[in-house]
Amino acid sequence: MLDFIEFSFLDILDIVLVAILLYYVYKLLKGTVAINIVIGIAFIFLIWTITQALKMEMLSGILGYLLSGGVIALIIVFQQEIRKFLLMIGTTNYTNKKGFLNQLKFLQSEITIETETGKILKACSNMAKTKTGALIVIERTNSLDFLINNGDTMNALVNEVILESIFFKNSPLHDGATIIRDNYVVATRVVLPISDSTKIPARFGLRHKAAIGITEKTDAVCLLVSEETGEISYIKDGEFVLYASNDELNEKLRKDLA
Ligand SMILES: Nc1ncnc2c1ncn2[C@@H]1O[C@H](COP(=O)(O)OP(=O)(O)OP(=O)(O)O)[C@@H](O)[C@H]1O
Repeated sequence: MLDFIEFSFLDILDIVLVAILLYYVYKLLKGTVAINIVIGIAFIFLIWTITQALKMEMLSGILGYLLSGGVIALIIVFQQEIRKFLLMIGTTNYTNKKGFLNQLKFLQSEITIETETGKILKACSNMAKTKTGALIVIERTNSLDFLINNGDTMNALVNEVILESIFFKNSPLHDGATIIRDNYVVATRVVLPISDSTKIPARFGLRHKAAIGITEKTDAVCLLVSEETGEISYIKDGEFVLYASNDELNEKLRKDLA
């Protein structure tokens, strides 16, 4: 009778994989209208289960048809989210930084280059003083190659002068986002995907929505200098990270890139 209590290793693996899948689905849908659709479907599923248990033939039949035909409807409704999901999985660079192989440091002959966060933040605070708008995306484990190709590629070691020159108002490179990989500026004038989250306050424009968009879809982090207020924002996982001082921001950034 208590057969179901017997747990095998595969059951645990199954649960862990479902949890990971649910986490990614949640991460993808968090803050978007699509989450309401998921809640709606979960609600119908719950009612269907109850009607089945109570043997309410007609209602459970109708809901059953609705749910079975719903897979195709789901693909249509979630077309964009499914694309993002596959993109997120497909662009994960499993051997990069935090990857398994990199945990085994002694197997590596290559020295990992550390991003000089201090220089990036110094450039940001200089730009903040002059209210120069800037959007800097720092790659982590998800490859940003799919974005780099839509901008101008570059290969310049990170330093204050390079970043400030890129975002200088009259510079031909100042528009769009700049991407940093390891300690190099690898692309400028990149157009980022805009977030469709309904939670972003109306006072934020396209620069902020682009920063939220790319950090929702990948694990990259963004530093943004507002042209309007001169405020520096640090954005991660589609959300603003709060910090009390530049030193604290530097600490957080270093930790996230470690
Ligand atoms: N999709 C995008 N990808 C990258 N950069 C973008 C994108 N959309 C807008 N930008 C950048 O943001 C600038 C416009 O920012 P906008 O004023 O709309 O944003 P904002 O969030 O209000 O920021 P700010 O506080 O700096 O004004 C553009 O000049 C462009 O450089």
